[in-house]
Amino acid sequence: MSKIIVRGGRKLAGNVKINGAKNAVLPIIAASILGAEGESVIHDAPPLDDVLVINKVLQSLGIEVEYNRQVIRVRAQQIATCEASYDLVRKMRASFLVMGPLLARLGQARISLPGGCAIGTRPIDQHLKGFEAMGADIELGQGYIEAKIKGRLKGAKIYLDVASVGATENIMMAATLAEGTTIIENAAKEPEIVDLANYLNAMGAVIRGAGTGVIRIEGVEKLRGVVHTVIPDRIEAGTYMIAAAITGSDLYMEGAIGDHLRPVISKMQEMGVLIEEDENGIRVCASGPLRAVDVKTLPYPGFPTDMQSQMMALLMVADGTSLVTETVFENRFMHVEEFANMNAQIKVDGRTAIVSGNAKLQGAKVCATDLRAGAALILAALAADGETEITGVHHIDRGYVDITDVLRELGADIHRVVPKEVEEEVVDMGFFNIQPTLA
Ligand SMILES: CC(=O)N[C@H]1[C@@H](OP(=O)(O)OP(=O)(O)OC[C@H]2O[C@@H](n3ccc(=O)[nH]c3=O)[C@H](O)[C@@H]2O)O[C@H](CO)[C@@H](O)[C@@H]1O
Ligand SMILES: C=C(OP(=O)(O)O)C(=O)O
Repeated sequence: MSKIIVRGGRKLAGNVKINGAKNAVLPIIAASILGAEGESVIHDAPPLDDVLVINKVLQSLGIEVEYNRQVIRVRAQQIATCEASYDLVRKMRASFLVMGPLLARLGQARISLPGGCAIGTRPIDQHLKGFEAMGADIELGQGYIEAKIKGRLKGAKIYLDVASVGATENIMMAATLAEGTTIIENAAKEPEIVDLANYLNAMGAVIRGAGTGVIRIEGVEKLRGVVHTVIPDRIEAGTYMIAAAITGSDLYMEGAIGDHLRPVISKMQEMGVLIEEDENGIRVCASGPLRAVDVKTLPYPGFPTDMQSQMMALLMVADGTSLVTETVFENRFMHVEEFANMNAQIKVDGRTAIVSGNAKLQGAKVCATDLRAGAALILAALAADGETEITGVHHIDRGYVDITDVLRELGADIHRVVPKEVEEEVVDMGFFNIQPTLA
């Protein structure tokens, strides 16, 4: 079992080069299925476990995928099957995003129910409601969802009950090849939706309004592969911004886009952190005491749920009591128990965590229960006295490129321990984003 070991108390300094966004590249890779002609060349594809998994999903469909030096090439002229297997889809929720493109291209898709981080029940009813409105017949059985359409998908007006990121993406992709116009109301507005729409429009789709609550898609006959560069990862950038603040350090997040991080930046500024933005990135400089603030997660442009646990880590060391309210997922406080092992004082009351500040954090043995919870434990460990040992590292590998190496180069006392047998397995699977220290 791999572990990350952190000895807290070090200051950090330097530049962090922000990778392409995981949550943008995954739907874009799924969308590349729509390219019946030519080749898609996707630049700045971060070397993450999730990216490897979705590439394998496409390969299992008979699509040609090459991945080399953060560039993915997809040739989807031929698709051998419309079925995405349980073994791959269970590993990652975003693999369900192949449903819309397969349905549009082949008129049929059979996808296993998706897995992913256990941060809530995460239904897919809004995805299915969209496909049904466009004329698909949906059947559920034996852990699979099967969607079929006679002829072509039909444009429809679809109101989403929740502004779901995944449902907006899946429906938008399906609608690109539908007959007529599709309108998605109460659509999600995340920057990753805009990046996906830009990629699809470059392929020949006609999408207007991405980034607003109403997206209009005029269906076209055919899409072709194109070259696209993925937007920078706002959650990776936000996580390193908190690393700077929690250690009282000065870091520059190269490539980060301030407009994508507005709620995180403004909350950190309210806490007393100095933040400067320029056209190439964001500098975070923290030295004095931090003030407590209240945070409520919301769909974009609200405070991102994917930054909630990292922000909580910072609030644990601020002056005063903060309230953190999670409105997006119903089970995204699993890190609270792990923080408590590090001497944090947090009480959960329904969807709100009451965080008492000025915690004297102590190193402890803790477990990453999901991706962002794992990142938050690393952040807390950077500020803690003594040694923290973090297990459940595979969650962290889903979303952060070489996080231990990056932090060590910035000055942190952090390393990763990989047992010999795991290292061999990792190399076998081609998971190359791990620089192990052998136990
Ligand atoms: C790969 C990816 O991009 N993942 C992100 C995406 O996940 P994902 O696309 O899964 O998140 P959604 O926006 O769909 O989920 C938001 C809320 O809507 C609910 N819901 C969703 C779909 C549905 O059919 N029915 C339904 O009720 C969910 O249970 C959740 O409570 O957006 C989340 C919210 O910003 C982020 O935390 C994830 O990092
Ligand atoms: C929850 C996340 O990812 P996923 O939707 O892939 O589980 C995340 O990126 O924080």
